[in-house]
Amino acid sequence: MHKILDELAIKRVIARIANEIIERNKGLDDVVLIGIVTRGEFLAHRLCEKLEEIEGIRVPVYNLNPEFFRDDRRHHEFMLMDFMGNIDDKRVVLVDDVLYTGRTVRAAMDALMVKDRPRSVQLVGLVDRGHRELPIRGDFIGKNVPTSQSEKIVVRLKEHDGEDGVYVAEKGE
Ligand SMILES: O=P(O)(O)OC[C@H]1O[C@H](OP(=O)(O)OP(=O)(O)O)[C@H](O)[C@@H]1O
Ligand SMILES: O=c1cc[nH]c(=O)[nH]1
Repeated sequence: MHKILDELAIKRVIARIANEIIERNKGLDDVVLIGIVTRGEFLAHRLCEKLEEIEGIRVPVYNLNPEFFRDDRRHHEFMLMDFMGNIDDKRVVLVDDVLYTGRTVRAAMDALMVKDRPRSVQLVGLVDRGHRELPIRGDFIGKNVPTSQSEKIVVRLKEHDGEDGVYVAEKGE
């Protein structure tokens, strides 16, 4: 397993992406962050803190578990949409740690559309490892990491794993 992003690198990525979100949306009007569980949730909260530090505005952050909407995991008969607010006409920024086949993001978008009608949906990925099976691309990417199918990306975040680090490992590791 080798490290490709350390704590400082992750911090810089969050700062850069926060700035990119502000630039793309010309501020933070109607911006809502939605973190895909598990680690996307923590990244969304970190982005929220950074956005507030830069703009002095605290945007809403919600969590989404799109398991139920995954076409390949229909046996998971549950859905956890921890939505406190309405996202009708909002600029939704979806946040995930790893972008891979795109199936999780597709499921997340389905979940959003079932609930409300956002004005736009933008996508943040801490790592894009390629191998997309659907026409989905990230708008804000921390690091593009070409991988082979025999590898996996391991993301560790302090809030969940006790340390900050992103690693490339062999699937069996
Ligand atoms: O593009 P995809 O092929 O859908 O893969 C990417 C997703 O896979 C991982 O989640 P996982 O299902 O392992 O859940 P976890 O984040 O709770 O560990 C990762 O956190 C992304 O959400
Ligand atoms: O390599 C991968 C693929 C999906 N999700 C991960 O966390 N790592």
